[in-house]
Amino acid sequence: MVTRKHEESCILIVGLGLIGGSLAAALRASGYGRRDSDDLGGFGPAEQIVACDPDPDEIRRGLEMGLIDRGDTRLERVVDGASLIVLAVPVLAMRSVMGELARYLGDAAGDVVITDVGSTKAAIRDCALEVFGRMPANLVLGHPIAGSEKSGVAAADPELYIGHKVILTPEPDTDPAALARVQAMWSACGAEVLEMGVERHDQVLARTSHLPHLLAFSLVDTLARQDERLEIFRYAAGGFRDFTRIAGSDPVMWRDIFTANRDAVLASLDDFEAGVARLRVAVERGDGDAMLTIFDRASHARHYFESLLNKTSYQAEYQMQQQGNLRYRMSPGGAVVGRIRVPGDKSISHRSIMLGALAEGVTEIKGFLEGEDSLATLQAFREMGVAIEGPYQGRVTVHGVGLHGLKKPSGPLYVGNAGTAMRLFAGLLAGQAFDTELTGDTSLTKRPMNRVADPLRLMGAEIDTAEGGRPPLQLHGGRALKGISYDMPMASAQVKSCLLLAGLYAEGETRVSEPAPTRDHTERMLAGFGYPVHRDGDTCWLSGGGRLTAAPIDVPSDISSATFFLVAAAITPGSDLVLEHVGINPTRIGVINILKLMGADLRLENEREVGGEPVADLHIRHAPLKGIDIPLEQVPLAIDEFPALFIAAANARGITRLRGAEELRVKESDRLQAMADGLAAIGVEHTLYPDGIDIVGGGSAEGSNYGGGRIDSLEDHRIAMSFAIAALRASEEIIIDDCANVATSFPGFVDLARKVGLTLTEESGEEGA
Ligand SMILES: O=C(O)C1=C[C@@H](OP(=O)(O)O)[C@@H](O)[C@H](O)C1
Ligand SMILES: C=C(OP(=O)(O)O)C(=O)O
Repeated sequence: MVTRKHEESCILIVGLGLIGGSLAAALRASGYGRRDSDDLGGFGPAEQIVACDPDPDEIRRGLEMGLIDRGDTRLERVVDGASLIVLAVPVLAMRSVMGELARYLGDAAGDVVITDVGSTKAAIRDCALEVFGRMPANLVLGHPIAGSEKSGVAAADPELYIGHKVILTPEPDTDPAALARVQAMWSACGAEVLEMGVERHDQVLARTSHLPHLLAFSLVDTLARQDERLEIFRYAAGGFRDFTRIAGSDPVMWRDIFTANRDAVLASLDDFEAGVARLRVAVERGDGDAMLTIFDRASHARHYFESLLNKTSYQAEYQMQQQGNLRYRMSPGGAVVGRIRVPGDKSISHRSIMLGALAEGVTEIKGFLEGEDSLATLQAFREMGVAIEGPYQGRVTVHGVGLHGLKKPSGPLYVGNAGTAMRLFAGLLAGQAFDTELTGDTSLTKRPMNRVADPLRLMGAEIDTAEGGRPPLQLHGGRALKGISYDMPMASAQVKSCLLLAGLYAEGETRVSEPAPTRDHTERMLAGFGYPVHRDGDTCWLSGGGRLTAAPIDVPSDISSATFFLVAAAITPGSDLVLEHVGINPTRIGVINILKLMGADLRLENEREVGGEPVADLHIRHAPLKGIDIPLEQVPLAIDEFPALFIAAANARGITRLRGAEELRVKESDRLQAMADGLAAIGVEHTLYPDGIDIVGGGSAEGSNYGGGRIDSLEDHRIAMSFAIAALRASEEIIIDDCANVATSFPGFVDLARKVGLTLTEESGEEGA
């Protein structure tokens, strides 16, 4: 049940149809005015829900259903004593109802709060202006985005608003107390309450609700006319049913909506007709490529939309829907033998789409990581009007629009779990002509963004963050950026890349100095796209105003993903594994250096360069590991690899000490804490420090080095995969909760793990230890 937070003494609902009736039902369900509600604080009859409807049958039904305490067909008989009046009448009836209200309320009008539920707002505001001569401060226009093709109070549903959005469109003169009371009423019904301007509301609704209804009505009508006996509907299956369900909606209500929101509907219909015309040409000409581009974009957009609706990350949505808490159950022991190729590098994949989109010409990408993080980046560019084909088995074609060719997205850009996407986008979007909003999932919403917002502001960008510099980020477009010289307080490739991307749009030079070397994929790829980037010691810089020219990109396998298998082989007796085509960019090979210092038998074979990035096959066999003090300069070069390296340390002889790694605390989880908790769960001795950890290795070359246990991955992909490989040397099962986010960076992890010899089952649901 939803908690009540409002204190209305009497809520009058004018218009007891589906929407008004469901509001009454939802209020009742929250305990409002229920006669049996002593246990809910004894509200009882002192609170009332009253209704007015021209149809006496609806009033009778409302009373019978226990939704209302009183009702009448005449407003004048029920208006007295109402503290909040909800106008739930058809849009075109609004003027006369408001007129009656103005007459009956008289001087009392000021104490009463009035709101409505109409699907269009400008027309209703016009009615109010006409009737009251101004927008009364106590009138708060609103629109619950919920409904059903059913109508009438009989269809009232107490859950209709739960989890749905209610948009309120307050005016500058709206009384904040009235606004708060309307908000409180909807919150009590379980709705998520948002605010928006009237015009924006009408445009958005024209596209997302009115146009689809118009199309559904029109399609069904067209088919029905062609087939007078409606014979055709006997053969209509799922597609028809899904597309046309809403054509069963209330005709009068929809006539009113199209009349009231005429201009916005016509504008959205124009866009739609242009889109259909394009598709028609493609079909006419048998242009398969054009059809694919359109369908592909639409299919991805639909998929992405689903993830927004479900508030899940881009791909995990399917897994979550089907599986709930995805859990890995790892059997102890196993082997690590074979030859595998892990998916493409995440950092390079993000950048390949970004620079491909901003380039002039067509960029062909091979080896693109089809993980949620990089797919979120890809989708964001589609939302900004960039045509992108694929991915098909790692192949993506980006039709670049040039540095100034992006279009304003129609809503916030959602980048899921991806810190890299949000921070790089912040730089790239700060210099655009349009405003944007960047949002992410729960994990990303906790991560610090002032590290990019502060220097971008120095460049002249205007950025708002949520409290404490957290997402969402609002980027105000149309600001002239100027180059700066920036000494980064932390070694972060994301901050560096963000500033270089902003620098493309800035006047003069943008220089970034780093306290320690960090991954340089942005610099390399910019150079590969013909954009001069300079470096001297710890400083790199570029000048704004140039252009990017499309170039092919071959994404190597991700060394961060390879790391789980490197460590798996390093700790498991008898292992012999080759990881093919792994990126060995010098700014990424901390893990190789550290494992070698620990005594790993690791060789680089077949070293070569592919599209500006060095790659090699990594050949690793088991060898006893020893604890080491991790050299400070290796820390930024292995920053994402530490969770897995901690598992290597847990199997080494002696103590491994890490310091200078406070950045681990601001990743997808606080990785120092998450790993320490997990190590504790399986019985590995360790001491946690603000910027690092000491891990006491088990040290035995054979058998187990620790026990089993249950691990909370905190939905952090790298924590989940690290404890998965830990099972190779555990004495008992390791169960890892919340593993769906492994798909952010390493789709196919489970199959590869099984292929080389780990034993794991995937489970779902809430229980199961
Ligand atoms: O630039 C990049 O692609 C990344 C930089 C690193 O983050 P920081 O810049 O925050 O160190 C790393 O942890 C992240 O996975 C990817
Ligand atoms: C930190 C990571 O990624 P991001 O910052 O892009 O979320 C990671 O993949 O380990």
